[in-house]
Amino acid sequence: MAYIQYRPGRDGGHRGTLPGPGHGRYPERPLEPFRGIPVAPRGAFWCHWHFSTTVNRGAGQLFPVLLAELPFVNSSYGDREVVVGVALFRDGRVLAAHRPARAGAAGGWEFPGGKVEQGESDHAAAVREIREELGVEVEVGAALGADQPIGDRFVLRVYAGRLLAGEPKATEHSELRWVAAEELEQLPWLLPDLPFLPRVREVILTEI
Ligand SMILES: Nc1nc2c([nH]c(=O)n2[C@H]2C[C@H](O)[C@@H](COP(=O)(O)OP(=O)(O)OP(=O)(O)O)O2)c(=O)[nH]1
Repeated sequence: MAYIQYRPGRDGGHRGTLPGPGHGRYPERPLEPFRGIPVAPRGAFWCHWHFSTTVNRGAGQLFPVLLAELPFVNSSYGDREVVVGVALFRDGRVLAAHRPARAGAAGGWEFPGGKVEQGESDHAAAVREIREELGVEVEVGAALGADQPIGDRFVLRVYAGRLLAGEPKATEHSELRWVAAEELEQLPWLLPDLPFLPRVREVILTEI
């Protein structure tokens, strides 16, 4: 049985996702049926196969994973602030950035990005943060999985992206590394990033 989860997107479009095994569970919020396809029962598994009923604006040049311009994001952490990370793909690799340990915060590998400001869209925040942190222009596409909690105030949302202009330089990170699929899971990532790695690996292997 195929289920679809469907609700209005932040930009006025509508987002949906079809379920698949092993990626998460539907949140505890009311869901609406979409074009006759039944709504998933609460607790049903979902996967991150995205589609968008809105017209892609500017994302049409991207590889298939990025075609959903502002995808539905499955989150049961609606009251939390969002940190966006961008998985930048190039030539069969993804860009990982090393966050140095600071007082009270562990260091580790992460996807460059940062906090979404009030009134800002995820995509705008992602583009701004990448410009600030890496000095490059990027195109941002689909989310690569469900939101992951960071402590008790934030969630991490990771989007696929690709470089449009410039070569990334570390201004806030201690190191940048273009990582191949086989190296991906060997790096000591920040814990909230780990659930995104299987999808990142899949994109590297199948969609670039
Ligand atoms: N950017 C980013 N942050 C992550 C990832 N994984 C993860 O746990 N985090 C955590 C680390 C930080 O506690 C928090 C992001 O904060 P940040 O310091 O990058 O945000 P920001 O650039 O807006 O910084 P600030 O102005 O608030 O200091 O999210 C990730 O993949 N990317």
